[in-house]
Amino acid sequence: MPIVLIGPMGSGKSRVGHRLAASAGAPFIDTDQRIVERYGPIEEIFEREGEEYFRIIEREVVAEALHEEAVISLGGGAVLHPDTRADLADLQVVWLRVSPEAVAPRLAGGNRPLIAEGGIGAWTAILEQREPIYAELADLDIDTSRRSVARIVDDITGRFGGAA
Ligand SMILES: Nc1ncnc2c1ncn2[C@@H]1O[C@H](COP(=O)(O)OP(=O)(O)OP(=O)(O)O)[C@@H](O)[C@H]1O
Ligand SMILES: O=C(O)C1=C[C@@H](O)[C@@H](O)[C@H](O)C1
Ligand SMILES: [Mg+2]
Repeated sequence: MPIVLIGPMGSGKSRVGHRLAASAGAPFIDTDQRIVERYGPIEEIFEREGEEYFRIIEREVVAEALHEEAVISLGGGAVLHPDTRADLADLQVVWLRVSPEAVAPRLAGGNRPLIAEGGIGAWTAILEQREPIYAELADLDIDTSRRSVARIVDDITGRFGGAA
């Protein structure tokens, strides 16, 4: 069964997912990366077509990915789609948490359209809206603020046995 990583921007979904997949000998899918491969840079999609269109193509990519036996890192807002929430109910879902203080330096230099202007204030406001959704979906939650990627990978394999 797939292991799916959810959580806010900068929580480590891409980096942890990559390492977890390597250690489990499983394929790794980053849905943001798939969107970029198929449709171009995310900030350009937001700019050209808007967030609503982005959520439609994101759902298509996520629905396809969730059928694969893999470690899957979702975009931070993928859980906003009700069909994705329904799909996740049957899968192994890990919520990577992070404090605003710990995430601030991790966000430096990124191209994240939803926080391009509002910075850490916007990040915090978005998290407040989404936290109940992450909490409802998660089978395991890990605070990554002061935890190494290797330990986080161990936490996840300890809970799910490592195989995707
Ligand atoms: N546990 C950790 N400790 C310290 N730094 C970390 C940790 N996990 C990730 N990072 C760093 O934080 C930054 C963001 O990580 P990453 O891209 O994996 O986050 P993400 O959740 O995929 O974000 P996004 O939703 O924007 O794709 C990267 O520079 C990464 O190296
Ligand atoms: O939190 C979000 O809504 C987003 C997070 C990123 O992973 C990307 O999917 C995109 O920048 C939107
Ligand atoms: Mg990512």
